[in-house]
Order: sequence, then C-alpha cells, then structure tokens
Amino acid sequence: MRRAKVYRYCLPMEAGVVLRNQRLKTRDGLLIELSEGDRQGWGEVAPLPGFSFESLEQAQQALLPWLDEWQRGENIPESRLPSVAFGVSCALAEIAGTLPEAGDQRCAVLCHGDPDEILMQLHQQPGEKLGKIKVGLYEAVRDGLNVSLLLESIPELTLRLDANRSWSCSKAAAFASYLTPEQRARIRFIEEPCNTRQHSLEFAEASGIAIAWDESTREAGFVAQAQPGVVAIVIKPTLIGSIQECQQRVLEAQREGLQVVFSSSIESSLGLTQLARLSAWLSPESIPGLDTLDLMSAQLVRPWAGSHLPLIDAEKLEVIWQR
Ligand SMILES: O=C(O)CCC(=O)C1=CC=C[C@@H](O)[C@@H]1C(=O)O
Ligand SMILES: [Mg+2]
Repeated sequence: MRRAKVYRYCLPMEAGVVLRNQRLKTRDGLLIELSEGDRQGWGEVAPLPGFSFESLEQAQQALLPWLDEWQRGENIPESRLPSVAFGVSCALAEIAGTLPEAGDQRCAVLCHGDPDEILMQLHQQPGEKLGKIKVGLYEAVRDGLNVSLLLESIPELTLRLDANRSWSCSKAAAFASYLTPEQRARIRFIEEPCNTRQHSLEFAEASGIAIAWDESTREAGFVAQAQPGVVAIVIKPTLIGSIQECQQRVLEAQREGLQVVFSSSIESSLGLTQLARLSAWLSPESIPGLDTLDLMSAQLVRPWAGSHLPLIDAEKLEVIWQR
C-alpha cells in the first residue's frame, strides 16, 4: 500500500539575502512524505528563484500527477524538472534504504555580514578551517582587500570564493593583484570567476588561482573534463536532478580527477540533512557547501546538528495534497 502527502512551506529569509540581484524575502517549497508498507521517505522540492528554470508552481504541477501515478502503483520515469526529480528520488531512496544515514555536517563557513562575527565563527570552526566568500558584487579592490585581510587574520584558513560569472577579464585580474602568491595558493578555488568559461580558464592560468565550475554544470552539453586550473565541480542537486543523475555526474567528474562539492540551493534543514548524507556517501573526501541554514528563520521537520533555530514539525505545516 502506497501513500503520499505534500506540504507547502514558506519561511521568512534573513533581510539581506540577495540572489542574482534579486532579494529573496521568503523561501518557498514543498515537502513530500511517502510511505510504502511500513517504510517512509521524505523529500524536498524547492526550485531556487533566479537559479532554477522551473517555478514552484510548475514544480507542483509536475509533482502531483507523478505522485498520483506512483501512489496507484505505477513505475514512472523521473520528472524532467530537476527539483521534482531530486525531491522524489530522496523520498524513494529513504523508502528503499539506499541513502545512507550518516551525514557530513562539516561546512565551508559562509562568510557574510558582520566581520567580527565571521572571525568568531571561523575561530570556533572545529577541524579544518574553510570559509566561502561571495565576490564580484562590489569593486574588485574591496573584494581583494577583504579576502587578503581575512587570510592574514587566520593563518590556517583556506577559502572558496564564488564570483557567479560576474567579472570581466580585467576585473578578475584586478582582484588577483591584491593577493600575494602565498594567499592565492590558499584559495581552494573560485567558482566561475568570469563571464565566459574561456575567460575563467585564462584567469586561472594567468593568476595561478584554481577555479571550479558551478553554473556551467547546468548548461547543455557540459562535460566534466580535466583542464589546467580547474580543480572541482559544484553539484547542486535541486538544480541538477535525481540522486541517480547526481551519481552519474560525480562519477564523470571523479574519472577526470576533479573534486566534487555538493552544495545547497538554500533548502530547508530537511533538504540540507539529505544533502549532507549524499555528500558523505558520494564525495566523502570533500567538505560540502551547506552553510545556508542561518539565512532562514526556522528549521523544518528534521534538525541540523547544532542549530538553535526553532524546529517546525510536519503537523504545523499546510498539507496541500494527499492520497
Ligand atoms: O556552496 C556553498 O558553500 C553555499 C551555497 C551557495 O554559495 C549558493 C547557493 C545558492 C545560490 C548562490 O547564492 C550560491 C552559489 O552560487 O553557489
Ligand atoms: Mg556558485
């Protein structure tokens, strides 16, 4: 006997969350609860505005008929919408027991907001000290000095940076000019520094700073490839698709010697805990990029270890559909 239930959530976001020049006031998404016999599974379907091609409404329109058929016992191919395919595959994997329980709760600390607080957070980070900084939103000089200062303040710190393709070649070069060769080596990678892939490759070669592909991985025809200066690919499952699709991408990248970093698309604590499990399972060597829970006002259904945000239980959420 199969059962399916869909909840809708809407969580206020911290005031300053800006994504691709748009302010995200609330994070909206769906949670799915499936059961088959005595097994249960949860999943999260939450397209990210400005990043996902599908809207939440489109995801919902694809999800409900899919679940309806599944509930009636059909075996149906996965949805073409990545957020739907990802959420459904997590719920099914939990039912089948194929998504291991152990999660990697290490994180690259997202460095934004009050500098004193960032320093405190990094000092308190257990184990390896790794931060992630968004660059490219302001002048290159500001980013360059900011990164350089942070590296000077914490000698054992290494950084991931993310420019979201916002630099021209000259801006990228200007940024690098504020960093010494020793500081450049402590940047694990910059995600998508320049507005084209070719310019990013040229920047890596000229600056000696390693790069990673994030946006590129979602472009038609992208194939992970060993290239000079490229060290990693970032996988955001909500934007990529099912667990099986992610597994495929991980294998392709690892075959080319590239590191795979699982990263959040700002999911709730439920989705984040599943991403931590996926990362521990499929890319155990790599610290995932999941430090986004504090951008939200609450956790949903499952807690993230160490978070002090209030936890909202499923009973408190709006049920929009069930069979
Ligand atoms: O990857 C991480 O460490 C955290 C997640 C993160 O940086 C992002 C998540 C979603 C959208 C963007 O703001 C950003 C990214 O571009 O990678
Ligand atoms: Mg990125």
